[in-house]
Amino acid sequence: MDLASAYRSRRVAIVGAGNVGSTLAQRIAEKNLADVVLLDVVEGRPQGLALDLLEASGLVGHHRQIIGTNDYADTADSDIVVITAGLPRKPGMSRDDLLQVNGKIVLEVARQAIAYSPQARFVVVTNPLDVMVYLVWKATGLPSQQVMGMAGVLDSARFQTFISLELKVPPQDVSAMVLGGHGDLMVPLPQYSTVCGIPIPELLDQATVERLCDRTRHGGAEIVGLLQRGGAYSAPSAAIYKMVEAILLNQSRILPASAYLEGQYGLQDLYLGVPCRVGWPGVEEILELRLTDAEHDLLQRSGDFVKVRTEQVLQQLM
Ligand SMILES: NC(=O)C1=CN([C@@H]2O[C@H](COP(=O)(O)OP(=O)(O)OC[C@H]3O[C@@H](n4cnc5c(N)ncnc54)[C@H](O)[C@@H]3O)[C@@H](O)[C@H]2O)C=CC1
Ligand SMILES: O=C([O-])CC(=O)C(=O)O
Repeated sequence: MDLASAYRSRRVAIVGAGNVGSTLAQRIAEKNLADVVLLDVVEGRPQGLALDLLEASGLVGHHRQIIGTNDYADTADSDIVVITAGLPRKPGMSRDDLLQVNGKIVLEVARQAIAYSPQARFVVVTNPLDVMVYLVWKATGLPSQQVMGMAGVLDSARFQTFISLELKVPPQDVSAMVLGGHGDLMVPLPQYSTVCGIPIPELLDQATVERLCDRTRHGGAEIVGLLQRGGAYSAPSAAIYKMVEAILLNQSRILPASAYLEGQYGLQDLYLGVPCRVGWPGVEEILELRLTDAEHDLLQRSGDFVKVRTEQVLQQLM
């Protein structure tokens, strides 16, 4: 690495300047984490959002460059590319209903973005998440550790919130863990979810634990149903921020991420939510937790579901 690139500001490209992408841009700039390039197909939208964010910089006290663009050349040499481009679901739809339409979008986005940032780490957000991450990995040709998906951090944050509300304890005292695909078959893990180190099955009866797990599994749909137009973006952008920060600051944090499995948990050749060590290389390590037979079976079911859809879409789109 030459001196100029060693000292240049870190840059995050966010492709898709919608609700999630623009809220993420604001979080990154306001926390002074990195410069941001916001790209969208809609002309004027990323430029307008970037200018608006820039005009707040003196008020909130950051000094980050924020560029809004429709041209991938402006994303050149990004350290991280976050893909939030694509359609959100409508009430009554499942995330998988977006498979075809969003599959085409993320393939196009990944091919264009990698051409300008061949060393980048990719964090995929577009739904249906785990299948979209696989497509981005294929389209970029990057080592699998540099391509990951964000969902587990969000699902775990929802579980954390519901536990904190139920037990009337501050959320920061709660640590929660959710694995599996980002869909109705996700696998909340009560025995690995704790309040100050105490596993929640010690504090709540089984029916209550199951109710909180169920609310977590349908956490995205709950918000889609309430908003009626589009989905959640505040918690999702906070969750993406956490992953982007872990990479840029090389934090080696243990986070649930959609990562490429090569035999871990008995699963092969798919992206699925598992606990990972996340740092500058991307996914540095996948941790294999000891699961009960029931949890193991649920993870297999979730993995099988994602794998079938991944194979379908690969045949259709690649
Ligand atoms: N993984 C997760 O946990 C979460 C995933 N999502 C997903 O993220 C995606 C974005 O959600 P929102 O921001 O709420 O949607 P949105 O509709 O507000 O924004 C999407 C943006 O993508 C842009 N876009 C569409 N095609 C594009 C292309 N080819 N190139 C560049 N930009 C393009 C649109 O113009 C729009 O501005 C959805 O698929 C949603 O389901 C949302 C929340 C959480
Ligand atoms: O539910 C959706 O469509 C958006 C999403 O993935 C979430 O909020 O978990």
